[in-house]
Amino acid sequence: MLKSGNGGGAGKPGSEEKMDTLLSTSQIPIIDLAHCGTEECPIRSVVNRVGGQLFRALSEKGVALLVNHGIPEEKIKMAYSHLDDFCKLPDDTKEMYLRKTGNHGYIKPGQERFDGVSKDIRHTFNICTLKPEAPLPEEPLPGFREHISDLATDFQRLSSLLLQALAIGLEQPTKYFLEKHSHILDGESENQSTFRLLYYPPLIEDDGKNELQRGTCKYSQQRCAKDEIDLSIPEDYRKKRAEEEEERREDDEKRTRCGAHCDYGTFTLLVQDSEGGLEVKLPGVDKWKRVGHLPGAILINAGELLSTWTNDKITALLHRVVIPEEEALKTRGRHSIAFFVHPDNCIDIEPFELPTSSSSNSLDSMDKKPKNRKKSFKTAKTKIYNAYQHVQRRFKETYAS
Ligand SMILES: O=C(O)CCC(=O)C(=O)O
Ligand SMILES: [Fe+2]
Repeated sequence: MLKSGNGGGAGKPGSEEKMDTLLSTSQIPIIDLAHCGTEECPIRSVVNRVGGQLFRALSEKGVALLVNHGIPEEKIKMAYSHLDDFCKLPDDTKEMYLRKTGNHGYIKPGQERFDGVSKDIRHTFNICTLKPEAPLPEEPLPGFREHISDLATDFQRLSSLLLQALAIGLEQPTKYFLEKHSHILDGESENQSTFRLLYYPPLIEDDGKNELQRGTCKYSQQRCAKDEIDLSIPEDYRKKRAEEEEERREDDEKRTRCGAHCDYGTFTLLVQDSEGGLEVKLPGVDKWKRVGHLPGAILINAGELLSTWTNDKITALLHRVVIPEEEALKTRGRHSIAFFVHPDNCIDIEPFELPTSSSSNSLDSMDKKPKNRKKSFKTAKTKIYNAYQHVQRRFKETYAS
């Protein structure tokens, strides 16, 4: 595996080991899926319970951690290791799999700007279809297609359960969302859902001579200027070096592992290794908070389309991945996998009427809803987009070059 803490649970401590996180302060809901996540016919009583918990979690926090979901940790680690193998391929081989007109394919570090400003420093492999003709690096990496497709199918099944649970939580017919997401991973002409493998390379490489050098991301500058400035050298030379150093520092500030953004679709499922760095802004809170790492858990966060559908009762979660502050942690890479669940392209995203009583969920917050909801729908959103139009608008903003 490429350099990282451990890709899972044990091993070197991550950057959050000694920090207060949402997890360590019990501020993130944890939902137990009773090992039903990948069942084709999950137990009805589990789906009902999860529905209430999920609605509550997403409306109050925009995020939850799913445990006992049924996707084995070994499969996830194996996917990290397939991505590592891909990243180690020569550049010209990797470039054969570059993302072209759609969203499927490889994206090199520095090509995305989620916050519209900073370049995201990561290798991304987007998989938008599991059809056999989808370009995947099977030839240089035998087993890649089979393993990644199997894992993506597990995530797809888990999403089906969650879509049913969410419909129940929102007092809609059980199949309400499922029917609107019937072409997940059938290709971008039908649906924009994407299974994304991510590797954030080390930011600094320890060259073994006690000198820290910038690593795999090909940044040019190397050393701390303070260590190098020799006072016997001419003033104008020192000035030039100081300016260069300042420039480098500014450049550093423009970099991020992943800039602040909300995901565009219905919801996202995210697994991450123990390196840390994921931060969120909870609804109504203006401060970034670290999430923390719960080994084996899958994070679910609400996306923009779910927010529109529910007239902002469920808020899309603002999140980002920050660069660790400790130098030693910068010498390690970070792995994650995100599954972006989107409705089928042709689905119009119009707010629907939410339950007005606390009948099925007994949620305190639901009692506080405004009575005249229909009226607020009319005023809140004027233009109705379908799922495809919404996502295309957002992609244009993200893939700035
Ligand atoms: O890598 C992560 O933990 C988050 C990635 C993410 O938010 C995204 O790709 O949309
Ligand atoms: Fe995201």
